[in-house]
This record gives sequence, structure tokens and C-alpha cells, in this order.
Amino acid sequence: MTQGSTKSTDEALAPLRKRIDELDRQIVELLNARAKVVVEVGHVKRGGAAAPIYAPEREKAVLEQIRQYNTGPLPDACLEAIWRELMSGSFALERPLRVGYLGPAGSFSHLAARRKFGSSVEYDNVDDIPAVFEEILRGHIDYGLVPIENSAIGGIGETLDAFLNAEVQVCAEVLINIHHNLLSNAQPDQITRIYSKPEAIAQCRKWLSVQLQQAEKVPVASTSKAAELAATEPNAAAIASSLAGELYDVKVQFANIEDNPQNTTRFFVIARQASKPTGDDKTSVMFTTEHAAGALVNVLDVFRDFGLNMTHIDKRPSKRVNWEYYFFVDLVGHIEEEKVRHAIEEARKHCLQLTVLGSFPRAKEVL
Ligand SMILES: O=C(O)C(=O)C[C@]1(C(=O)O)C=C[C@H](O)C=C1
Repeated sequence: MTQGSTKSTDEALAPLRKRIDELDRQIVELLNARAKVVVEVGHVKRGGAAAPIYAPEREKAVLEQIRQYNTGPLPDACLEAIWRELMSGSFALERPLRVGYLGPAGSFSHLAARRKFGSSVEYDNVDDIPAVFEEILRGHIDYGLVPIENSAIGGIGETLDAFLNAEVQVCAEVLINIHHNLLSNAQPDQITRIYSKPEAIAQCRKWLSVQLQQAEKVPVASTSKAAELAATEPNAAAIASSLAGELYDVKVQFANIEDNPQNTTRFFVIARQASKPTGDDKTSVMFTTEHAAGALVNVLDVFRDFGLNMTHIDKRPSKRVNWEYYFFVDLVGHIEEEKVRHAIEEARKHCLQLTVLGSFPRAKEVL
């Protein structure tokens, strides 16, 4: 490029950048005007009948409105990411929130928590999934992220079991695309051991059956724990997120090694309080029935009779009596809707026990 053309580019850019500077000034002014209103929202919420700081139903309405206002050229996903971060800042202005997840840092639960709650909340990593539930009940954290099901391997038993022992509420759901990476600071042909969470090993089964067959697969409590081990042990590798690779300083040797590129995990956000209706919600229930012919069908018939669509069903052994099960069902609708409330009352008549785990806005996007 000649000096003349550089100069003319600079000359052409200068007024455009000046306009951007002026717009940035106005955006900052507007963002702070918004933030001042958020501070007032915080006063209202902390006074009187202390309302929850995180309002999933309002979050959904705000994001939908942003999509409606958007006439481009910015894509909706870009604006949504900006507004999520803005709302994260709102939490800090109203009352700092503590969000717990299965650690150590860099786990997919951490990733889900960061995508949902942004960078202005405090994060706490806990040792196992039941501990996320306990920390909610003890009031040490305000919200917890727990994996509920994966598109390839189904329900996460540890989370389902934790619902049997802890009375927490499901207040939101989060869908995350799970991309696994083989992390190691050793050359691939030197790797003798691969650490990961059993679910992650299962999600990369095909890749592992062809690649690195010589390496021993060692299950550990989380993918981030695996990354931590791979960082310190020679000839070790981990299957984990790229975030874990960054945090523990372990190189990505192979990216996206999951068998299914659409590999998605659904997380629940658990809390001490429920979420308000949005008009597009789900309700999660857990029940156990008598050990008799047709007992489960009787419950499901009620949901069908009330025209309630079921989006998820799972089962776990009760661990009290052999072959006795707890069923987990997600229904479309909110418990405050007459139809849903009525159906659940009817279904309860066919159950030994039925617990409503919570109603929450239906997640539309994979974050
Ligand atoms: O409207 C509220 O309840 C807020 O707390 C404000 C706000 C926002 O920034 O728009 C913040 C966080 C979300 O939970 C929902 C909305």
C-alpha cells in the first residue's frame, strides 16, 4: 500500500470513528440512565416483601423485547449477549448474587453459569452435585446450576437423586452446546492416561475407539478436575472444555471430539424460590406410584386428559425398596395456570407422593 492510499484511508476513517465516539458517549449515558432505574428496582425488591433479585420471567420479557426492537444489522444473538451482561451488572447494583456450580472452575456447569449469569456475579464452586443443593438450602448461595439431561446420554442420575433429598425450587433452565476437547501438554503419542467425568467419556466414545486406543480412561468427579490432573501429571490428558484448558494452562490437542456435534446439556437453575409465569413455561414434577399394574399410566393419563404436553420423562430407583421408582416429568405450562394446577391435583390422587419441583420459563436458545 502506498503512503497516499494509507492517508486517504485514515482520512476516510476519521469522521466515521468520530461518529462512533459520539454514539458510544450516548450509549454510556443511556446505560447509566438504565442502571439508575435498576438501583431503584433494587430498593423496591429489598424493601417490604423482599422479592428475588433474579427475575427469570422479566429476563425473558426483556430479551424478547430486545429481539422485537432489533431491525439489524446486528444479529439478535449479539444483542442478547450484550443484554445478558447488562442484566448481570444489574444484579451487582441490586444485591451481589452468589451462584454455585459443580467445580472446580472450568466445568461445563461453570460455563453454563457464566453464560446465564454473566461476569458481574460471584461464583462458588462446590465439590459435588448434592452440595449445590445443600448450599442453596443453607443460604450460602442464591442460585445453583445443575445438569439435568444430555441429548446423547440422557438423565443425570446424581442431579435427579439430589431432588429426592433437598427441597429446592427449579426457577430456570439453560441449554448449552457441549464441545469436548482433548487437553494435554504431552504429544498425543505420549499420552498414557485420559481423565474425565464418565458422562464426558461416554459422549466421546466413537472418537476414543479410533484415537488414543492405548491410553487408559480414568473416571473422575468432573471434567475440570480432569483438566487440573492433566496440568500436573506427565503423559496425562483430559476431556474437558476449552475454558478448563485456559484456566489450567493445558493445550487443546484435539477440539470438538464429541460424537454428536449437536451435543447439548440442559441445566436447571435451582433456588429457594420459584419463578413467575411468562405464558411459555414448563413445570417439573417428581412422583412415585404404587407398585401395581397401570399405576404409571394412570398418572400419565391425567396429563393427557388435561392436554398437557410432556417434554421430559425420567426415572430413578427409590433406593428404599427394590424396583420402586421415582419418576420425573416436565409438563408444558406454569403451576399458577388453572389447567396445570388442576391436572397436578388430579395426578396426585394416583401417586404415593408427588412434589412440584418448580415452574420456569421455557429456554428457547442454546447458549
Ligand atoms: O426488572 C427486574 O426485576 C430487574 O431486576 C432488572 C433486570 C434488568 O436489568 O432489566 C435485571 C435482572 C433480571 O433478572 C431482570 C431484569
